[in-house]
Amino acid sequence: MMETYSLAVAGVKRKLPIIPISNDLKIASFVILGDTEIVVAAASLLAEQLKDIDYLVTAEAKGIPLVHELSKQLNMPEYIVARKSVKPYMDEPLINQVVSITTQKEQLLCLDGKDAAKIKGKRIALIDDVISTGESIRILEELVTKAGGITVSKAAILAEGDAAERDDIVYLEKLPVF
Ligand SMILES: O=P(O)(O)OC[C@H]1O[C@H](OP(=O)(O)OP(=O)(O)O)[C@H](O)[C@@H]1O
Ligand SMILES: Nc1ncnc2[nH]cnc12
Repeated sequence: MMETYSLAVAGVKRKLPIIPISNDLKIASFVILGDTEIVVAAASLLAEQLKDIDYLVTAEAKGIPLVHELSKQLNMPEYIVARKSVKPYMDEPLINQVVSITTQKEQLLCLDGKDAAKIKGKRIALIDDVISTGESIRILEELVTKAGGITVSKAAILAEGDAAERDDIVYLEKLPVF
């Protein structure tokens, strides 16, 4: 039978499958895509901790439902998504490389120049579903800084492994690695 980890977050319980990501490391797979209940519940707790923010910024893909729900709950009319590839409809994108804990190959994070212009001089909250090695949020912050935005908060539903020791992030629950 598949090994699972019992997660309780924002009053919601899930059994996360434990999956190997390398020879000596397993993670409890936390996929919020399609999970409206957990996204809405987590967003309402995180929203309380996000004050005086001009723009919410996330990275494709699993951060998107969370940032969408947060923007609704915070009455913010828009949010910004850094994509994992350059799209033909982007103007002068800012591009960085990123290696997250689940990355099997090199990934990019790309911020459309139109979005970069919006966040210049603005107070930014970086949002993700999980912070693990911290690389995704670090690269996202670099993009925001290149665009002239000021990162004032970094928030996630879960802090995985060593990320739970960080004091520069807001999160709701810890997630162990195995
Ligand atoms: O702190 P890190 O080690 O960088 O890990 C956290 C990142 O990893 C996951 O994304 P993933 O790379 O799996 O991409 P996805 O959202 O496109 O599935 C997650 O959504 C975070 O963005
Ligand atoms: N536990 C996890 N599940 C899914 N994606 C992740 N990215 C980083 N940690 C993760």
